[in-house]
Amino acid sequence: MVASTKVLPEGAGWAVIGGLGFFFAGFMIVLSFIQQRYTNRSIKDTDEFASASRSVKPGLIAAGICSAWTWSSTLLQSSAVSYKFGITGGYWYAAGATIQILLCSIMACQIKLNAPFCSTFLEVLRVRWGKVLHCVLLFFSLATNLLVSSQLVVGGSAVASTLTGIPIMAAIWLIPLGVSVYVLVGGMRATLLADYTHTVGLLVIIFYFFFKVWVTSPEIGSVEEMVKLLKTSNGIQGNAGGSPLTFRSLEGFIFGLINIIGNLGTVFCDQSYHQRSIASNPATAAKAFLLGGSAWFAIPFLFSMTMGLSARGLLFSGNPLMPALSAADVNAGLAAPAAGVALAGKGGAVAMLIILFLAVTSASSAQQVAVASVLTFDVYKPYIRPNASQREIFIMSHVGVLIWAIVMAVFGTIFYYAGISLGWLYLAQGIIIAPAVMPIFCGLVWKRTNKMACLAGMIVGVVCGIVAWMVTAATLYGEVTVDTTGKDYPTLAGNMVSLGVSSIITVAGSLLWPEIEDHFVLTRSINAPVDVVERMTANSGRSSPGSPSTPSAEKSQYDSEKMAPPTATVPYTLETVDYVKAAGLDADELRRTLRQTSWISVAASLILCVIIPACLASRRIWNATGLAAYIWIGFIWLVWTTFAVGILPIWESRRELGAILRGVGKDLTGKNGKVSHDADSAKS
Ligand SMILES: NC(N)=O
Repeated sequence: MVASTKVLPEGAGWAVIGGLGFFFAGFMIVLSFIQQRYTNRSIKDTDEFASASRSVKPGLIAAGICSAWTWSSTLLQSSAVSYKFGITGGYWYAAGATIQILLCSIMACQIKLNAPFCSTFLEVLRVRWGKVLHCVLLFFSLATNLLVSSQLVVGGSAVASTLTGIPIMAAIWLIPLGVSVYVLVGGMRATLLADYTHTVGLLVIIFYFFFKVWVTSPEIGSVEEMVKLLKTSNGIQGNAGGSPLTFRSLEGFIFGLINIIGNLGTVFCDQSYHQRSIASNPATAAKAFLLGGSAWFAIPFLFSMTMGLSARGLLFSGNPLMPALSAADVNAGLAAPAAGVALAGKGGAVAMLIILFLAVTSASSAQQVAVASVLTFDVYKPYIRPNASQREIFIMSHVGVLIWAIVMAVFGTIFYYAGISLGWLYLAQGIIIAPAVMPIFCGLVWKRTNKMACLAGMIVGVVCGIVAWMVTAATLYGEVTVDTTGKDYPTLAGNMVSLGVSSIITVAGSLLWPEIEDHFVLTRSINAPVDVVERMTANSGRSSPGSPSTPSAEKSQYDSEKMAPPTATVPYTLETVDYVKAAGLDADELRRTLRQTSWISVAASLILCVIIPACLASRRIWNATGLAAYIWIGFIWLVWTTFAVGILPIWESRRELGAILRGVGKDLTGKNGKVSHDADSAKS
């Protein structure tokens, strides 16, 4: 990008990337001290470090989902597609990446029902299907984390370096290592609290840019002026009339399809989101995902409409304040920062730098905690030290954070030198990871899923997807290069084939050769506390329908099923459903929630991805009134986001906050405000 975008001194880059990193590390230390002293959750406990003791309320989980799901791409790539395709780009980005979070609520219910004590989703599938499938799924899961983490580092460092001139290598290494410091200090709960503060900061900056662009800026300042500027930029290939003010956009629609497929992979295969369902209070896990998904939509939607359209309008109308943008700059995600600088000078650059830093660090922390859990519970414990002590597990979960921080920096460096941009990674990710989507979803929610169909689906899917990607690039453009493989049709072909082939094999194979045993009976005991396992084992011979320890509805369902003989160490009996009760859950209630959640998430997905786009395309080219309605609905949605992930978490934690304040008050007045962890655990 032209030098005119480097409006901040290099010191500002070091201050934000180094300084804010240390600030958040200090903030974590304070939070962890408060948690240890004034609450009954000890940060020295592994379950607390990895899963926040499975007790977090829906507002805070929703804030955590929003911040884990807000990557550098969420701000940069969404603005780039609004810049390229007009009003349709940001909508497809937002809608095409919201539905996965809504659908995740189904898996959240099922995980609580079928493996209430698990630490990772992969653990459930290992117990269900054994080592071979587990290792293949582990590959897809870590590949997802690698692709997402690399995007965070590549996008964040490109913007920091462009705006401040900080050496890009310094940004690539400092971002993940700085985050690892605060994750190591705080663990999952403190990470969720930092996520909350990051999300609030992010929302404040989106509101700032919204009012700047649509209300106060002398360069734009109103919807009418934006429409006037955008009319100078007609000529988009595949759009009705070449206009950016239309929903009839072929390339926008192609991007929408690629976006839906890629993001199915990045949610379903990434432990970060399953980790939030595991960390959540069992009764409200599904609600947290519905809340988080609905809240997240407005973030890329409104930000990209504001920054992407501004960049296009200002550039094509020849505004002298707007830095020039090459196609490579747009692919690197630099349309939004350029618009920020044009509209608000140094203030805009600082706001862009901070919003990017908040997005990148909170999503990176989610990646590091998630991978640390996978390395601990899916590599170290099953394959390296099966008899590891609690202390060894605790140490490994911390070492895992550091390992992933280094991997992030190494791959950030590799992608930088290979010339691979944020846009390329975003479009290509689904080709590699989408084959695992259907096997993971079915494996977690459908007891008839056939293991061999999943294995075949994943392997055949990824091979066919890569072949389709390469062959399309070679056929259409005559060569296979980074440039041709990043174009629309090759990435579309690869994504569709990867997901389609694997889904067909998984579903058809499972319908033709359905699993007979209900393996969820085995997964319910994963990581169950020793006393619960002993009680269940002692009860294993007792299977009378009137047993007081088993809910009647559970019994009738299990009575009606033909059960195979035991196949694993946990007895295959009616009483295994008691694990669900032992985790403090009511299985009947959870099934009711599951039914409601499934309906809501499927209906919302259809509305977002079919009905609304069809309605929006009914008018060929929009006028200022249509754009005004679109933008202000987005604004109202962002107000809802602020309520759901900004105000609700404070409201639902008011008692805990009160208790903390009372403890601090006691300490300040010379009494002892410390909570005894022993006493509390004994009580519970
Ligand atoms: N999380 C995404 N896809 O922005």
